[in-house]
Amino acid sequence: MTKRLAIIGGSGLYDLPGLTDTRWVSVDTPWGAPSDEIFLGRLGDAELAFLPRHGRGHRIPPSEVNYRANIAALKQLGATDVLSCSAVGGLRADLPPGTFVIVDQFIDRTFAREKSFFGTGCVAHVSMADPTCPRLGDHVQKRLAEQGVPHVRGGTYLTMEGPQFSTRAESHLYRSWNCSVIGMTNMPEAKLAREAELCYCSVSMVTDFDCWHVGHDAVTVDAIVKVLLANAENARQMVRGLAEDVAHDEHAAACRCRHALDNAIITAPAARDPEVVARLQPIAGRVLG
Ligand SMILES: CSC[C@H]1O[C@H](OP(=O)(O)O)[C@H](O)[C@@H]1O
Ligand SMILES: Nc1ncnc2[nH]cnc12
Repeated sequence: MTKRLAIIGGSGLYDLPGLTDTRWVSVDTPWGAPSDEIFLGRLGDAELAFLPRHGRGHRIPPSEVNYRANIAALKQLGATDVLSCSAVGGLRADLPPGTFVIVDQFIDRTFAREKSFFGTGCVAHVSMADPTCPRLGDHVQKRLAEQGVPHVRGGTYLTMEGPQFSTRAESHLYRSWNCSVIGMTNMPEAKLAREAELCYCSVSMVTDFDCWHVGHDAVTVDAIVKVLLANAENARQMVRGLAEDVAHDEHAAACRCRHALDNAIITAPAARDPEVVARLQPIAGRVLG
């Protein structure tokens, strides 16, 4: 199977220069339009797809990103692996701005977003016990180490609804829950990637200390953007190596992420709504037939 690495670029990461055979393609999905056109290209023999999560120019706030359309569009374009890049606030003293966290857990505090491709007419429950792909995480970790980017393997990403940053009481609460970083976008993105049987890895790039930290008592976009630019350059460089790794990874086909739907659909075949089943083809065609 051809392997295609998809990159979801967060705040500050709106393009991916240095590819060949490039084009922006418009993709429609049964869940509507993704955040923007998708940038396709190659690096050596590796195929890449890049989608700016908030659209070029950062037009779309976190609550209005069409996460279902974004994941469906990447899947429809043949993506097998998704690297999600995000700006986050650090909730621990040992995660200062500039640190990259390869997160492996999430707490979902969002409440105003569509969170599943499935629903009435075809119900599914996938496991989210291990929401990220350890194989993809290994590749990312290796590349960050080679680049000398300060990074941490493992951590919990608290997803808040936003768009306002957290209150100080909330920030302390999330610290008491042992969360590592805070952001507004990785949920439901990670849940939907799992439903779509995509390998998903989130690289969370710390831009600030959120408001719990003495001496950094107010988060501002201005301060975040300054750190974002350096983080984004490190991310771009990491992606270039990662694309090669993904293209040549012989263990990918055996990854558990790619079988997330094996025992997930509970609606009896005779009770399934044919229209819903037809709409689900790009996501669940492998198991729905
Ligand atoms: C620019 S600061 C707040 C903004 O940045 C993060 O977005 P992303 O995860 O797409 O990098 C955060 O979640 C907020 O949406
Ligand atoms: N402190 C913070 N809270 C939520 N999202 C963020 N993105 C970057 N910094 C953040």
